[in-house]
Amino acid sequence: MQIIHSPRHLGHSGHVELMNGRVVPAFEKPERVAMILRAVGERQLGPFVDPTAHGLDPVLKVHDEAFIRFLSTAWQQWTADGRDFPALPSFWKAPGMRAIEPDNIDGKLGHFSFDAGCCIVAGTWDAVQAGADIALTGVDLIADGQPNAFALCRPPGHHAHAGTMGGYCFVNNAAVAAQSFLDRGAARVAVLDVDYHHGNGTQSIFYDRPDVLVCNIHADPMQEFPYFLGYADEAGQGPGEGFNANFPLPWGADFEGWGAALEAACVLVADYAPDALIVSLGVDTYKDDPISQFRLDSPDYLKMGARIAKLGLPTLVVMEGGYAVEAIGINVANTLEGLLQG
Ligand SMILES: NCCCNCCCCCC(O)(O)C(F)(F)F
Ligand SMILES: [Zn+2]
Repeated sequence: MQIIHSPRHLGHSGHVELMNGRVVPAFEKPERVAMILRAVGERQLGPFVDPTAHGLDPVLKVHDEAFIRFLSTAWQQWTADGRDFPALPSFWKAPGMRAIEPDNIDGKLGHFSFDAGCCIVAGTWDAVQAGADIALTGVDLIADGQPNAFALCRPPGHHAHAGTMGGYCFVNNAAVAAQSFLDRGAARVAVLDVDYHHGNGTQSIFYDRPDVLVCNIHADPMQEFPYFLGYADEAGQGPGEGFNANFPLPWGADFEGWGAALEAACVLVADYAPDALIVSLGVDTYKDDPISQFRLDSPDYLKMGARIAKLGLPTLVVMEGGYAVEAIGINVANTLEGLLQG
């Protein structure tokens, strides 16, 4: 399995987040990638591949131009008036206020975000562009005949909407990849999001479209971030009706419950018969994840990979979350190994 990654993710370092009302060092830390590289290298799961540059056109197929312009200039605007510390949004619009992009950078940060979990530093935009190129390089490899590939993206992407960042996400790598598969001739693409948190961005981007089936297995948003999307009754709208499926699970879910949801999601994917499958892989479902409440254990990821392999589809795995740094490598490697041996 080709493993695509780039050291440019390191530019997104030294960032913070607002957690429990306090500004703390971000849980989405650079060491996550080093641990994954070490584990997949030790298992010899595949050659490491550098991403090829794809420019912004494929990103602009999914994201709003004003949003991408904002992401590419936010740090310059933030530091223009002397602020040399990480940028965080602080002000958001309530329903009934106007969805206008202000001139003021604090106003822009709020206009283009839905939480204070998307911190921007000097190297963030470069890391985000590399992440999109990593996912797009994975599409190229599979479109050119590889059965699978692993896009080791950082920062993650599945919370990013067409015009909104949040939950550590800026550009939606999985959504950009799905659109690229379609542009390369696929008629249908399925996204299976197994991250602990609902992929609200991916759902919203394809919500009214039948050409991308989006399935999410995640913590019940009544209890857990992102709170305001990810409920079981969200089935798609208009032409997209029936092409979105959410499997929310309660805190404390272990592989017995989680695996049953995976089985149901895999049946939907098989019935949809896509030309390609994208797995938004977060391993924050792990029992010792510091910010999550599921109870999966490391051997469960082997079973997860094996079940996905049984679909027999060209599969692009796109890295999302997972914050138990000491175990993230084992759990990602187990998922990939299960996929390869399935
Ligand atoms: N008490 C709730 C705190 C929630 N804090 C933000 C959680 C962000 C999760 C990000 C992720 O893991 O879904 C991604 F894959 F995008 F990285
Ligand atoms: Zn997550």
